[in-house]
Amino acid sequence: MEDHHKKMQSDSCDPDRPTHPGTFPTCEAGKSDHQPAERSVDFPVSVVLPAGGTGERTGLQTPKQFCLFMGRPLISYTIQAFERVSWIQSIVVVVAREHMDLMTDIVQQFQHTKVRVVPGGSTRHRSIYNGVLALGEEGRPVVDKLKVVLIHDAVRPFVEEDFLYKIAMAAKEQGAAGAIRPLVSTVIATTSEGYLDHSLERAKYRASEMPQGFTYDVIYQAYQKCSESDFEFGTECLHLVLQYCGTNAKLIQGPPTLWKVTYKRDLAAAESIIKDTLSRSACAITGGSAQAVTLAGALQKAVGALNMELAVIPDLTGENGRYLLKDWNFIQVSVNRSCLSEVEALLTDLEAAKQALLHPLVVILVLLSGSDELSVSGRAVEPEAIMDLASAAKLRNILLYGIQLHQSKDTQRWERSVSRVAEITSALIRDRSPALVGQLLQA
Ligand SMILES: Nc1ccn([C@@H]2O[C@H](COP(=O)(O)OP(=O)(O)OP(=O)(O)O)[C@@H](O)[C@H]2O)c(=O)n1
Ligand SMILES: O=P(O)(O)OC[C@@H](O)[C@@H](O)[C@@H](O)CO
Repeated sequence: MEDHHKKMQSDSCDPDRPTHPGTFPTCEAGKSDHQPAERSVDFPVSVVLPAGGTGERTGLQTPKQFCLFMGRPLISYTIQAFERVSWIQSIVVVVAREHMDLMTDIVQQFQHTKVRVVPGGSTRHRSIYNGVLALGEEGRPVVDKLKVVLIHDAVRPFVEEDFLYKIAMAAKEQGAAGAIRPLVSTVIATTSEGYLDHSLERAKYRASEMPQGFTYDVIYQAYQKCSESDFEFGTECLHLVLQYCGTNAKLIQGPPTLWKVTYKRDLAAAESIIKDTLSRSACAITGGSAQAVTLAGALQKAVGALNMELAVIPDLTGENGRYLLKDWNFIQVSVNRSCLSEVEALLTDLEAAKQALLHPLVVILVLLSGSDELSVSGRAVEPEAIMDLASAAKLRNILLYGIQLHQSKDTQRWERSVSRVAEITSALIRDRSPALVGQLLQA
């Protein structure tokens, strides 16, 4: 794990390298496999994402919200998780003054919508309050009784629409709502000498997580009335609205994915989840040829055993065009053809769909050549041609790999080849190794 961290730290959180976003891809962290039913919310919902901290507990120079995962800052995943929710109108991201330019660049580079960037404060409560005030400046009356404000730590990227909806609806009903999770460790009180004073009955307590939701007037009034000590030392918005507005928050148990990136180990956990989200499914394009369909069917079964879903389609026309907007990994199955025109057409489609702007796409050309012949259709497959195409694709954030296998009448040999193609495909999609881009691997 440590090595991984060192690598990630040098790659993504290098203390000496500002994390100004380059032409990095993005992806929807916490993207759920199932698409929740479209929800209708008949009141305005806005979001405040406090991101003004320094992330000291990670031990890194770069604040954790700006650490890169698959080429994209953590905060961009969180923003994406909110902006894809249709009933959320606006998102205020609160960052330290010195990070305002960086944050603005991130919003532009990753084409975020609904987002406004405002300066934070010296503590989390001061940052959140700045965000709440910014919402009040959105041309609506400052105390907008109908508006619900969701407050969510920017370093909790894995939040799903279903749960946001529950919190928003409860906040509208009760004035305040918050996410809770069971405690993992027992809470104890210590004496001033560092000994056990007493322990709390764990079953009676819960961990307060995010998101939290409030009607605008409740959270606004609570911050208007709270003390300097609250601003300086407080960590709980639910406490403020109870103490200063008499509003008792509705508590809703959330999924385990609500955890907050706090320590260095959390960065590795977040990266692993993001990589897993990107690698769960692929789409095999057969061109309709019987041999390609047979191979794709065998591949579908083999990768299924490796926990990957494989859709098999003849092409990307008509209804199948939706795969261009839904998937991140593509397998082009070509039979006995050395030309790369099918791959070039796929790359053009992917570029037009602009998916590669959002995150790195993987395209694997699976070349099925005739039995026992080294070349296809009389000509050797030119590895250089694949490498050239892959170099051009890389500039568009598409990672192109090649796998060649030979038709065999020997069933066992054929099954071994298909199994190897499945393993190589799964590894290429999971690892996205830059070193193998453009290579024609033999299965
Ligand atoms: N002055 C601050 C401090 C924290 N936060 C934000 O509040 C969230 C939760 O806080 P925490 O996990 O404590 O972040 P840091 O304060 O950055 O972490 P540390 O305490 O390790 O420095 C984070 O998104 C953080 O950026 C903020 O907006 N303004
Ligand atoms: O205390 P930290 O600044 O690390 O994190 C903030 C958390 O306290 C907060 O997100 C939840 O407990 C809900 O209030």
